[in-house]
Amino acid sequence: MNRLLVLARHGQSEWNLKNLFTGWKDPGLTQRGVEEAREAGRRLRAMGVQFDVAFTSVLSRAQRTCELILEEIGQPGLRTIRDQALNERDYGDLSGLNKDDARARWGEEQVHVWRRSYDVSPPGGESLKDTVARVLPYYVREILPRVMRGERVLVAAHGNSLRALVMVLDGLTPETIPSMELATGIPLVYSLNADTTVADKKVLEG
Ligand SMILES: O=C(O)[C@H](O)COP(=O)(O)O
Repeated sequence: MNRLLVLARHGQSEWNLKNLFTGWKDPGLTQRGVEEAREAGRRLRAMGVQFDVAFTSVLSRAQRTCELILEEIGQPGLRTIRDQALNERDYGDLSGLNKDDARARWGEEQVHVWRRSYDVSPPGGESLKDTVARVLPYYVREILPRVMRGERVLVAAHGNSLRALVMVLDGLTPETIPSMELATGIPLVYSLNADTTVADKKVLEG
């Protein structure tokens, strides 16, 4: 595939399992999360995918997912660039709270708006719009030039930092982004055109 860009959300984390808002907190992967990351790697291996460089956040669940994918495709230790710009959306004051407890306290609708709307920030945290505002410049400056030069790029990151990227790549709008969910451990395989638009997208589901 030409101009290959693969996006992978980390596998299940300890706090995903406990149903806690996580954001910039740093829990590790669960055993299931490790297996999801390995499965993502196996799916990429089955397509014959190899990378020239990997990007991840400064959070361990994404870094470990990145390592596990690289191990599964036979490229352990591939050059990996870690940057805070790819971190999960900062959930601010919600970080560490149980999502069901938050629904009981603030109502289903309000919690859904904080989690999935484009421009409403959770208290003390980042909206998706804020997340786009840090992820997109990093993508344009550091990731996209490599893809355009023909380097095959893996980005192992988070539900909302990747939703920010997918919003831009897929041309989603503030109206259509709320229904877009990214599953843990299912890689999105993009091939880009010379003008940086998407030529092809595959969702590597089971
Ligand atoms: O930070 C978190 O809690 C999760 O990684 C993503 O949460 P969300 O499903 O509420 O966006």
